[in-house]
Amino acid sequence: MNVLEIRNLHKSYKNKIILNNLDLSCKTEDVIGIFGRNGSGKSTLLKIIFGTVKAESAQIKINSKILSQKEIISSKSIGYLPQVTFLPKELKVRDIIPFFYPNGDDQNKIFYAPKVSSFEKIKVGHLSIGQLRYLELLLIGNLDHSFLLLDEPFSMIEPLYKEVIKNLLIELKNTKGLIITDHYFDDVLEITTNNFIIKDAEKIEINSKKDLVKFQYLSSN
Ligand SMILES: Nc1ncnc2c1ncn2[C@@H]1O[C@H](COP(=O)(O)OP(=O)(O)OP(=O)(O)O)[C@@H](O)[C@H]1O
Repeated sequence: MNVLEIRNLHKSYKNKIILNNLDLSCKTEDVIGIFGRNGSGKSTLLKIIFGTVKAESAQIKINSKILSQKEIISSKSIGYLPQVTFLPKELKVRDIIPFFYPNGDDQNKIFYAPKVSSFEKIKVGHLSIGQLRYLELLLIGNLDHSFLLLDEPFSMIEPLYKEVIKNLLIELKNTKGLIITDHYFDDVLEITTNNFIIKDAEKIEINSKKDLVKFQYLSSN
């Protein structure tokens, strides 16, 4: 089992505190949901953990070893699905897979994953939003990371692919710890083991949809 521990993560932009001395832990088989209104700091939190945004302070440990932000990236322990798409539009799906997986057996895992045969001959630019997000998640999620950070895996996705993505995340959870942020709260709550909301730069544990109302993320109607 692998354990990721974040302590005293503090981040502000100009004079505004975005994340105030926040602590967070994630271990293999955890699926942690992070909620919060637009601009509350969810993406910033994931980028700091991944190592691409600098915090004023943050102690990040993997399996009890403290890692600097540079070391996090070079350790290849953490995978990250960014909010914006990153695959080249002009390439066909089947030509992209070998870039991520040079080894034939690893490639087969992607080629034989559910639904991939239905779009492997298509150019990335012609995929539906659901197909594209699923492909991105397959490519990033099957790499050898201990933890996976997912920024909006469900946003704008058609119901069919939401289910395919959920099944993939449930499978990935067997070997990784996952941290997910998305406004599609019903989908997130279906698969998470622990949930938090970021409100006024603080992290608050929540246990149900009712708590999302209590902390003014959802209206009571
Ligand atoms: N590079 C930056 N420079 C200045 N302010 C920034 C920068 N990046 C983010 N912010 C601000 O930090 C706050 C948190 O942004 P972040 O993108 O983390 O929010 P979020 O919770 O992911 O929002 P959303 O739900 O809209 O994706 C916002 O007020 C945003 O404007």
